Amino acid sequence: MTLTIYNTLTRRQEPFETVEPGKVKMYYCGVTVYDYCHLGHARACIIWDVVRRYLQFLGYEVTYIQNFTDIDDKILNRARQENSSMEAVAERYIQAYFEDMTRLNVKEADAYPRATHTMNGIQRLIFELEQKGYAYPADGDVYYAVKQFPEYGKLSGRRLEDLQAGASGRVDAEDPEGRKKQEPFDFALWKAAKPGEPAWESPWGAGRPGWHIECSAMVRDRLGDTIDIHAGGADLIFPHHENEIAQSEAVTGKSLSHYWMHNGMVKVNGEKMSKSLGNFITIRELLDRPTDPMAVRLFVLQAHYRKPIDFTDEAIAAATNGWHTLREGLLFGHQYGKQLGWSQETGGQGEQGGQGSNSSHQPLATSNSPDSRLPTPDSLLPEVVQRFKAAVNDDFNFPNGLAVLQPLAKELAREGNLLVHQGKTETSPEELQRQWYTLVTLAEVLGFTAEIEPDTTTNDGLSDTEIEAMLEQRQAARKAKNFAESDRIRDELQARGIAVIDSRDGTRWHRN
Ligand SMILES: Nc1ncnc2c1ncn2[C@@H]1O[C@H](COP(=O)(O)OP(=O)(O)OP(=O)(O)O)[C@@H](O)[C@H]1O
Ligand SMILES: [Zn+2]
Repeated sequence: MTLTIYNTLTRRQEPFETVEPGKVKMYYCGVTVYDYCHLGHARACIIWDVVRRYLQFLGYEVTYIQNFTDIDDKILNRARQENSSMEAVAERYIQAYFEDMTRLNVKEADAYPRATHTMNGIQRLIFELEQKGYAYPADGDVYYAVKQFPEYGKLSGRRLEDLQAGASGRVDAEDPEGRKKQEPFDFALWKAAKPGEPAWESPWGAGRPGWHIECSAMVRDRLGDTIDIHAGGADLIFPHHENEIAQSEAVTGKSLSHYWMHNGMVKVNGEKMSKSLGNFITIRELLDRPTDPMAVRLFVLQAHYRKPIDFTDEAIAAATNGWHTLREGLLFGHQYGKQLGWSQETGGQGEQGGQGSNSSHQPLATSNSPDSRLPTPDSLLPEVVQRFKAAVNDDFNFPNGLAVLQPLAKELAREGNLLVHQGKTETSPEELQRQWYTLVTLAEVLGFTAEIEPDTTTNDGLSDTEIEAMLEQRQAARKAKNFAESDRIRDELQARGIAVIDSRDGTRWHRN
């Protein structure tokens, strides 16, 4: 049962083999910091967070680097609008990024290099490219000569002839860069300073780097010539990642990354959620509605990471319901552990326990590792762990991994309900303890954490099981044509923050 990964480069799912045994070097192309992050960025960050967590769970020592692009026209425009500086804008949105990601329980990367802090590495790469004949200066700019790199197009599957045909129509006299380029598909490594814009001294004159070279330099500085996993959104395959390969591999003569992984887009009515289209919702807007951050995580992880997903209010409501079930399971031990007589003596692995979880990195947010006040059993349920791994090892199939955890959570919630109403459970306390501990440990691999305090977004005070029971009573009343009673139940649910929706497919509900 080994991990296999779909590799964009080879267009195949391949067994995962690392350059160095037991170690993974991973780089994720992070955000351009000119505004608050939106749900699309959240999806990317959550997916790569969980990929990293899962690799750690398997026992790998993972070095995870995520960059901030802090030089960019969009940041400059924002600075101009606000009469501020590029540094101030970038700093503000980097801060906001950390706030948002903490709320979503995204673990901190091992380092967050920034373009502005990597100027030496960037210039060194451009210099080497020029020396080797892959780059040419033109009027204070420096361009990459795409034709010099015969493998150009290997990641995206695009052919130079097609690019030429596509690009030639767009290069005209109005495009100043176009006139400096030898070929229309050549791209800028360095751009000459424009009046009033931030600039750095360089052998080609004052200027600033192009976007693609930043990442090549940051990967090399932080992780070396060849890494294991290079990740990013599918929108970056071309030209960004194609260009990174062309730059890095031309200089080193080695493969830049063995595996290229890409997440699918969050879409709205079939179009990519993006700032430029204006069809976005920021993470903070969504969370302040309020939406439980863990429901956002569930919304993301319920879909396969490579597939596009549509953002709709309904989808978030469904994920919120799913999260409430999972949450009930995760809280089981905290709610009933004492009553079930889980003794302190059974403790085995301590607070941070968790089979295979050898991470030395602390999450940004508080972890939901089993509460240190509660005892932990000696082991997880091997059969459940086995099924979870078998699911996720198949190209990080998180939806299938979740499908292993959800029934376990449901079952614990049911047992909790029995305990409350009948004073006893069907399953033995020892077995329940192992089930709960297994659930909590595996849920944490997916980054789910349940607060022990009642969740502020659920002020109705009703558990899922109670809501379902009321809906059953309502159904019975309707069957008996006692509509006064069925309406009364619906109104009561409504008053307690639960929306009830009747449709031809049955009755659904969600918390408002
Ligand atoms: N709608 C989306 N769905 C999933 N991932 C996305 C989405 N938008 C951006 N990403 C990913 O988030 C990361 C940071 O992207 P970046 O800051 O370059 O945003 P962008 O694509 O320019 O978005 P925008 O145009 O909205 O600013 C990249 O890996 C990118 O692929
Ligand atoms: Zn990049």
